[in-house]
Amino acid sequence: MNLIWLNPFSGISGDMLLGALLDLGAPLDDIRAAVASTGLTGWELTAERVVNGGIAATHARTATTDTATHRSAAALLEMVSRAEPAPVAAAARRAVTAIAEAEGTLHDQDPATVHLHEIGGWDTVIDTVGAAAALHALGGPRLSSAPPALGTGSVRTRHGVMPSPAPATMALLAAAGAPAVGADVPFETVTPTGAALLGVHAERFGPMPAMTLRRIGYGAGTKEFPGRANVLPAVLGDAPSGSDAAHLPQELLETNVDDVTGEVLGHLLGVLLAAGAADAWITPVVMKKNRPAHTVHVLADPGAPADRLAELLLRETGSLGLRRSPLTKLALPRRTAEVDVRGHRIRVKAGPHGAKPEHDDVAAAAAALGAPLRAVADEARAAFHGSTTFDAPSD
Ligand SMILES: O=C([S-])c1cc(C(=O)S)c[n+]([C@@H]2O[C@H](COP(=O)(O)O)[C@@H](O)[C@H]2O)c1
Ligand code: NI
Repeated sequence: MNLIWLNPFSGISGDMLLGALLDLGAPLDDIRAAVASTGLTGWELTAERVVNGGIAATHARTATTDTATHRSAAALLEMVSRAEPAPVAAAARRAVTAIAEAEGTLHDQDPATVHLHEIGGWDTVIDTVGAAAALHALGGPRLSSAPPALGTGSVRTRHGVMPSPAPATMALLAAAGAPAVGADVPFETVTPTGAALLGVHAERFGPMPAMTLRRIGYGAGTKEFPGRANVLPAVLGDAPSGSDAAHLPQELLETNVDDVTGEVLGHLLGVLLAAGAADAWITPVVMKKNRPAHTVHVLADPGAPADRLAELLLRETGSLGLRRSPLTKLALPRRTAEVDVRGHRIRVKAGPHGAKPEHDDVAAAAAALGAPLRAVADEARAAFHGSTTFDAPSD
């Protein structure tokens, strides 16, 4: 089972995601062991069967003896970095880093030293490490999600009364390029931790990919909303039979332009990718009236994301029209891990046909070590495969 799809129609928080993954079969002991490996003390994580809005679900209850009213992001990072196994620590670190960067922006402070209040509680360690450990225990399935539903109203925080969606939640969703929808619910439905976990673990946002549904789970929220189940549905399943590949619905947007400069086209690619395009590229063509021109191609998740990118494409090129074609993207299963190469962390993405170290990480490590790029890449691959020796780079 290599796919998970979430449907945060009533939002998502750390404990809702934990509850949903427990409900899908992630062993509670594995989650507890990962949290314990951080060295955190004075905490408890239990899984309770509840019925919320008529739906039987698992409520992940976290309790700590934490009395701090605020904590530095650095302290949280240090704690989650100790988690075992390494990929769990890496994912938790990415979630805490995203929270710190959002808070740093919001409070105009250095993310490294920004103080977190409610989010700075040790339960954030349990949420971020626990969610990563649960996904690891489920075999590292590729996770996608429907756009999370954002309630309204306000929340009381140590900053005072904040709007819902909370500023941190909106900052995190924006940073992740995650589409969201509004929910007519006068409550906070998506918490900053929930938004951070979506940003780290969701490879894409959109409708459920083609998959055979094997397990259905529900993670319960703490609150009961009148007339709405406050649960997070999660589906664990297999990519269509015959291959491990997932067949993901996508849209291809294209337009031909013969009056747009290279500067604008170069700028346009960056704008499209920053706006969440799955990919974007430009091909030279000769079009009507034998004019040299360019075709701009954009791969988008269907629906609202594609609409938004279409609008951007027309706005930036001035083109009066574009073509939209439904596609099916065949995506092989992949997983990302982090390895250590002489004290430098390098992400490695692996698929069925090999593993590839992240070039930017390799380049940074090579520069710091004064070592050949290929040698560092080979060391990263060797570390990923657990071997202690690796081929010397061919001249
Ligand atoms: O702790 C901090 S700094 C904090 C900031 C913000 C901002 O939007 S800024 C909001 N909150 C609220 O605290 C609770 C807990 O969030 P979790 O992600 O830890 O579940 C939630 O209501 C946030 O909106 C805290
Ligand atoms: Ni704060």
